[in-house]
Amino acid sequence: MSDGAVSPDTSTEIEDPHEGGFRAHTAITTERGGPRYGEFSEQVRTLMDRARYACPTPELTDELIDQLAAINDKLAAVRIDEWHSPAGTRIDLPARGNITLPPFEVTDVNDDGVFATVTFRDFHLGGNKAAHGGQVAVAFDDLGGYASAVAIQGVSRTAYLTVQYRSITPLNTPLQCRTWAEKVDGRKVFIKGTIHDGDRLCAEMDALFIKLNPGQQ
Ligand SMILES: CCCCCCCCCCCCCCCC(=O)SCCNC(=O)CCNC(=O)[C@H](O)C(C)(C)COP(=O)(O)OP(=O)(O)OC[C@H]1O[C@@H](n2cnc3c(N)ncnc32)[C@H](O)[C@@H]1OP(=O)(O)O
Repeated sequence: MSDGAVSPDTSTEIEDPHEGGFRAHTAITTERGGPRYGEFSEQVRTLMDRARYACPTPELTDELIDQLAAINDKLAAVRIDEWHSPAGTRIDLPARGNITLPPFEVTDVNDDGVFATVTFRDFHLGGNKAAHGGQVAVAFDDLGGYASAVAIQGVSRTAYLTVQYRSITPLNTPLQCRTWAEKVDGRKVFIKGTIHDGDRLCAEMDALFIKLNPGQQ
């Protein structure tokens, strides 16, 4: 590790071993990355938003490459395994601190499913101000996986996921997402989902998640 680099937190590695699937049990934290990790995630998202719409001069591109390379070197020095990175385990942050997901906030989990507010950003642009269809599927996959986890109190993987795009999914607009388990049949968890902009249905999901066997990858 380079001088001055912060030691990554691997303190939970012993008590939270990874045994196939995603993890043996849900590793959650509100501390990894420090109290300002959410601001860091937001800066990364803003970087992607700005980059998506920027047309830098060649000189500015040169300058940005140097600055970004310096930042990437700093991040490389504190690389850690997926099970212990803040991204994906910080349950206090939008999308559990995972900057690769469209940011969402889970507002309720009850017998009717998982309710979340999801906001597609500039960097999720598909075209003409609409969210990219693949990004809509990403949101459904993660929040569908969440509903599956709640239904079976365990880990599952997506076997199939289909999306019906009913109307334009707007960017930079808090949207209401609901995912729920329609049926559990052995290891098969049939998940449905909707994304609404107010009263308007943007997209619907129909998915099958399979509960992983112990140790299954
Ligand atoms: C606790 C609360 C806190 C929650 C707070 C944290 C929340 C945290 C949320 C994280 C949410 C992340 C969500 C990301 C989820 C991914 O993105 S996973 C990544 C994408 N998916 C994959 O990579 C999966 C790749 N495929 C595979 O690994 C395997 O095909 C599978 C899906 C595991 C199934 O294989 P398998 O275990 O060998 O199962 P197999 O015996 O073939 O099939 C079992 C049954 O399912 C059926 N089946 C399998 N595949 C299909 C299919 N494609 N179509 C129809 N039927 C099928 C079979 O016919 C069989 O049916 P039955 O004969 O039992 O009736």
